[in-house]
Amino acid sequence: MAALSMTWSFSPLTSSKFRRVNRYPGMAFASVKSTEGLGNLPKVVLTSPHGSEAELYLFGACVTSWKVHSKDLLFVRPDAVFNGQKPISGGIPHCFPQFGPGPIQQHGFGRNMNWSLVSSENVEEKPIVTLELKDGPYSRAMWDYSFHALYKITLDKKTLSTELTVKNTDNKPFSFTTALHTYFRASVTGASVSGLKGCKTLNKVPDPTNPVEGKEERDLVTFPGFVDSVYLDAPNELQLDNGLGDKISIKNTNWSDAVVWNPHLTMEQSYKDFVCVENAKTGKVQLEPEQSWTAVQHLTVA
Ligand SMILES: O=P(O)(O)OC[C@H]1O[C@@H](O)[C@H](O)[C@@H](O)[C@@H]1O
Repeated sequence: MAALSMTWSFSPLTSSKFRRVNRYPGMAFASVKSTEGLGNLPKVVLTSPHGSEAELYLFGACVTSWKVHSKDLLFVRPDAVFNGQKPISGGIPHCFPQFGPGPIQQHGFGRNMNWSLVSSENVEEKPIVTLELKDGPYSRAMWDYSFHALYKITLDKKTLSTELTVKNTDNKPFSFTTALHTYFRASVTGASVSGLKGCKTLNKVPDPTNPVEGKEERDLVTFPGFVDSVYLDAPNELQLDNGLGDKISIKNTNWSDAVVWNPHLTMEQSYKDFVCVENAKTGKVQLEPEQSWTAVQHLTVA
């Protein structure tokens, strides 16, 4: 394993920094490159020797692009802003330390802060980056706890994996809820999610402040109109048919719940082009001092 630890810098990290034998003659090495994205925000580009590519912004630790065979499987809304002031609406935003509305800002501050790049590695031709977030005056003003979050992103040929670890670095316990609010590129009329049948649901339609309890009876969850539903104790693998010819497996470890969302006509400009299927932890994770919690997501396109 070639490992490279570094602090943030705009100088590109090129393949030459990885001292590995290239098992794919004629193809590029895995690389991790620091660059500038939209709004001059720091962006990191991961390239696999197999041709897949991912991009992420340090602002919000938001993965905004995941391309396999040059096809982007994630979606960034056309109304997304890249100004470091508002969350990036698209890709894989974090909801942390609160999923949805509540005592602090909607979906928490994790998507609204600058994360730091702590390391970059090349493991068996897989580019990997790890980002971190710690409490600061901005987070403390709304959630007065010391924490350390690490977010590891690994790109493989057809898989994008993320591992989130949250550690309580305070001297008192805290609890949080969280989610990866993944926007998948889709044709909403053809998209469906399987694997949710039998789950207990909390349907936020029609009243998001008063979700209705139910049970999913369908083999395929589709998007005929406004959809906003939490699936409790969801299985650890779901399948998304994006309606564009791709089947995506959404596997997880320790993300206990799932959320399915499409805003329909409330986002007239873009709702036809994406669906959100989110791995979530909607029940509170309670951490004592020094304790940590980890959850993993693997997105794999067939
Ligand atoms: O517009 P935001 O803050 O990114 O949230 C979008 C949606 O996120 C989903 O996860 C919620 O279930 C919805 O209720 C919410 O509307």
